Amino acid sequence: MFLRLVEPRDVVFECGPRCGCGPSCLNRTSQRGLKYQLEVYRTKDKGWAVRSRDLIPSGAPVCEYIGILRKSDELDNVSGNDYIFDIDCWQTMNGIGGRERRLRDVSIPSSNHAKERNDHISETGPEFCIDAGLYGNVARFINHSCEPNLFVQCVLSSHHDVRLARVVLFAADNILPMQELTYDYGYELDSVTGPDGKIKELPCYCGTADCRKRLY
Ligand SMILES: C[S@@+](CC[C@H](N)C(=O)[O-])C[C@H]1O[C@@H](n2cnc3c(N)ncnc32)[C@H](O)[C@@H]1O
Repeated sequence: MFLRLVEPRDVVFECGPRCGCGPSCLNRTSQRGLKYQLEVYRTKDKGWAVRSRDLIPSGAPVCEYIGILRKSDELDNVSGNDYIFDIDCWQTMNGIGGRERRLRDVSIPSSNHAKERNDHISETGPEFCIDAGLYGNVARFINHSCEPNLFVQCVLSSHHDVRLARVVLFAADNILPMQELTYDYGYELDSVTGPDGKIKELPCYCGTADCRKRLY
């Protein structure tokens, strides 16, 4: 038994180690590990991809994006790592950088210090990222689609620092067995530059009717 998330929120608060409840508490939806048999397979033009052997019901948590937590500026000049997930919860919550603003039903307690810090994040971009280049789980093989069947949800369970939120992928729809799992990587076009400062482009092969034709 687990709760489902019918639509993306800016942040989801779950119970954590400091709550009095135990591991069976219903408000630990995304902490229960993998529920569905996920399979990594090879595609014609996108490299590896992920699908589920089971039906995944809409709103179910599918997997967490796991890797090494790093400061984003450590990786600024590193190229060729396709497995970096910027923890951009603050940007998403505030509709910054082309992101769609999400439903907000809670406010995150914040001190003046936190406000100053978060204003700074708005200007500089995500401060932390999850690097699944060397260590990760199945989430690192999930591809982008312009019409995805998963959505990215920031989850806080053991602290209230959105810079370090956990990143969990939820089903946006009922997903039939063997359908490729995808989420929107959320790049703003022309936002990615190479070490030479030139704008980098990556064609999108998601194949959906409304494909934007480029990931970035
Ligand atoms: C996080 S990895 C996803 C797994 C990857 N396909 C692999 O083989 O390891 C992200 C990389 O996959 C490729 N990719 C993901 N979605 C794509 C898409 N819609 N069109 C083209 N390439 C895609 C791009 O090379 C991207 O940098």
